[in-house]
Amino acid sequence: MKVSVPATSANLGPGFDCLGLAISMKNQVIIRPSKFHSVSLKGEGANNPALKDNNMFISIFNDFYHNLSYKKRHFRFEFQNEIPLSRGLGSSSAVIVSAIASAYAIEGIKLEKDKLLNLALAYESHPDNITPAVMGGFNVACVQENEVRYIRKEIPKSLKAVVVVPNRAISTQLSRKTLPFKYSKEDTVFNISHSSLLTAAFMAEDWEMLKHASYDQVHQKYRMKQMPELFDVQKTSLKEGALMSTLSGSGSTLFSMSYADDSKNLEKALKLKFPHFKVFVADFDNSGVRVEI
Ligand SMILES: Nc1ncnc2c1ncn2[C@@H]1O[C@H](COP(=O)(O)OP(=O)(O)OP(=O)(O)O)[C@@H](O)[C@H]1O
Ligand SMILES: N[C@@H](CCO)C(=O)O
Repeated sequence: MKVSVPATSANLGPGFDCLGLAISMKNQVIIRPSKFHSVSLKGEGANNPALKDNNMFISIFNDFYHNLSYKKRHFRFEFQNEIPLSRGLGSSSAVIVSAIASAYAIEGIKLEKDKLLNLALAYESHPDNITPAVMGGFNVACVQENEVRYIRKEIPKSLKAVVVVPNRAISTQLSRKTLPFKYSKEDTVFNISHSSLLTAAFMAEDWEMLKHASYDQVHQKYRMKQMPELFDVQKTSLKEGALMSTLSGSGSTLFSMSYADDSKNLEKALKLKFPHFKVFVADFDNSGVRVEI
């Protein structure tokens, strides 16, 4: 049985904790019944022994598997990870979503995507990464009485993600602690209006509007201060043809969206100016989690 989940970029500037989209880089796990428990890990995190001994995937998988099954079976877990850890590309959401989907799939129990999304909410309280991880595409989401309410939109092939991944990890939990406890009315109105305009721009496919709509006053400036070079990455991206350029999730990745025709030039300019960062072009993912029995 094989499960794969795409990377995600959350917030998209002003949409703190509510906007996100899926990018075509995936974490994949193959699970087979086995005489003994065993884990193999390739790709991102492969050099991190903690991921083998104390793997968040295995612990969430076990929570669900033991509830769903009376059998005591052992499994071999083969992970192939493309999503870098703690870089703002939704690595934790991918783990949560794939672990829950796998526990149901291995027991042959059908799990609707809406139910999977709401189960994942128990492990990540904000829905901006888990919604695109499950559904694919661009998503606007909020939580009401422990349920995610969302609207999704496919992202056309004529657009690409241009991603700059610094070599420094930023933990979401710690990064959230750098944010203010309270915001002024001006900052609140700024973000509500920009986030609304950004959502409308995605829905109307008015890509030229993204540049105006993607500004934020509530989280990026506080977080990017930890790595001031990110301000330069953002400025350079916008100057070199990005339609929008925002801190991805809680960082440290800078996510840009561009027309497919402009993406190679933007990638080249960013590679030239920031040779110490990983820069690449990726497609968007419109499928979300995939389960193959
Ligand atoms: N492939 C993986 N296998 C096991 N655990 C993982 C894996 N990827 C991430 N994790 C767990 O998730 C943590 C990273 O989560 P965190 O929310 O800080 O970052 P992120 O999800 O990459 O970023 P963001 O939420 O901003 O997009 C890691 O420290 C690790 O505990
Ligand atoms: N909305 C979340 C995304 C990271 O998980 C944050 O910015 O902290």
